[in-house]
Amino acid sequence: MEDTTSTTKTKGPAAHVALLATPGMGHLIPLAELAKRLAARHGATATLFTFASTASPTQRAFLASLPPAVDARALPPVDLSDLPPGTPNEALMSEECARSVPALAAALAELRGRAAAPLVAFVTDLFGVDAFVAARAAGVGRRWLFFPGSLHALTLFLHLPELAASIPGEFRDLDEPLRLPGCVPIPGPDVISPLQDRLSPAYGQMVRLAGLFLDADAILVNSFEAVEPEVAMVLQQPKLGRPSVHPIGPLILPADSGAGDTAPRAACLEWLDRQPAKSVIFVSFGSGGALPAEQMRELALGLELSGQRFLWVVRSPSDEGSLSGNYYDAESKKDPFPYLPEGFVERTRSVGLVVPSWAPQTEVLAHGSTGGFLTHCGWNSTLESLVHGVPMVAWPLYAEQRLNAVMLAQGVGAAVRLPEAKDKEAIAAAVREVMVGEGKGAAVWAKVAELRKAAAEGIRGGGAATTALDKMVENWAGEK
Ligand SMILES: O=c1ccn([C@@H]2O[C@H](COP(=O)(O)OP(=O)(O)O[C@H]3O[C@H](CO)[C@@H](O)[C@H](O)[C@H]3O)[C@@H](O)[C@H]2O)c(=O)[nH]1
Repeated sequence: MEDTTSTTKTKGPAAHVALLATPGMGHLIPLAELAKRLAARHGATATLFTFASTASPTQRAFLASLPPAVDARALPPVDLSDLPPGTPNEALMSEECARSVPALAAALAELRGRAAAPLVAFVTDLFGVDAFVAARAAGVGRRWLFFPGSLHALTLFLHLPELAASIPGEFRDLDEPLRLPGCVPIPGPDVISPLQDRLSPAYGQMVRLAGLFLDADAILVNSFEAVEPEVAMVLQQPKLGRPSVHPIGPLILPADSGAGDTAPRAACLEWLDRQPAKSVIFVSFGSGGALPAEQMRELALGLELSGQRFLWVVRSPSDEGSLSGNYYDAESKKDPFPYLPEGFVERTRSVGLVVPSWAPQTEVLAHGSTGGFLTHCGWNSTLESLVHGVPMVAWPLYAEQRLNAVMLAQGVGAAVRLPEAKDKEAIAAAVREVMVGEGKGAAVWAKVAELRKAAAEGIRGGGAATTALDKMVENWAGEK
């Protein structure tokens, strides 16, 4: 997609922006893209703070690929050893951020004194909102929340304090779907996973973080109007007592960035080069998703049964020592190949490629041979699919992915959602719908083509997303 936003727009004194990315590539990639856009279009320089505790080789390669205007700095490690084993990912992330506030406040104060340009804004994602205190202490004038998910998910967070107080039991036991302003009705079991158990430390943390959203001066959201039009309209209306909301997406890693290069990169793209146009379904579950062994087996057999070509990023099973979606246990991942059904790789060699752990996803989705994406519906994966016009099969795992699947399948119609019982027949049928156009497939193709166009229009110079960000930074120039 042509990116016309990289032309520098702002003239005059430059500005410096500090950003804090919480663990996980799903948080780091879009925040880094925001920093890159502020540099390319608005002449800003940026310091991108990260946490060293969860830095993987992929993250290090990604950070090394950033342009000189974006300086990546790891915060000093904090001790989390007092947290009990099994503490959920969300609780670990927010706790790590809260404990890093003093170090961040000192780093921001130093930046204010040292940076060649005035430090005009501090930006963090949803797990980093404790850090607004640090930005305030350092006298940074603007504190922005960058919400890396959908407007639907944001709406849920904005209503969370009142929902937590008014719903007596668990979300999953609700008789009726949740009806939030502008949103597709959300069945209780599809409300985000850390909120499904009131006794979990993640639940309390999420409710607490949602309250802290109100400390932001503004909320920038990585979404765009065409994909969730009603809720975009609701949230863009000013509302007393909550920060203004600005859809500035889709912000995705460009396919030609070269970031996140790993050994299988060239091999899987070269393999794609040899496949017919739109013939391959890409199968991947985000930066940390993994399936239980039984589901991994059904997926293999389902892909085989579908008769379609596939490229599968496979990870060792989530019930074999590695916790799906947990960024703090990356070292425990094992070789995934022994968990595939016997003879699977050999039988499918002429139509499929299985790569362990990681693939250059945006390049795969941009490739002409890719015709579908079986995804966990992480929001970055969703946006990357839409930007490249790739229809989706939705297999949500955790976090807000079930909510995204509801919105994509029942709402906008850009995906076919797998049923709860994911046996090989159901998987094969959904893959065929999206790849061959059976069932709802053709309607999904048409919707995705429409959204691709809308996404491209939004990020053009003068497009809605570009204009929204331009407005946010228009009075930077000349600030001290
Ligand atoms: O083999 C891989 C796997 C992932 N990626 C990239 O990693 C990112 C993954 O992001 P996403 O699809 O959002 O998934 P998660 O990593 O699971 O992201 C977390 O953060 C997202 C944003 O808040 C949420 O929507 C998700 O539910 C949450 O799990 C994307 O840019 C992918 O292109 C690759 O490049 N190669």
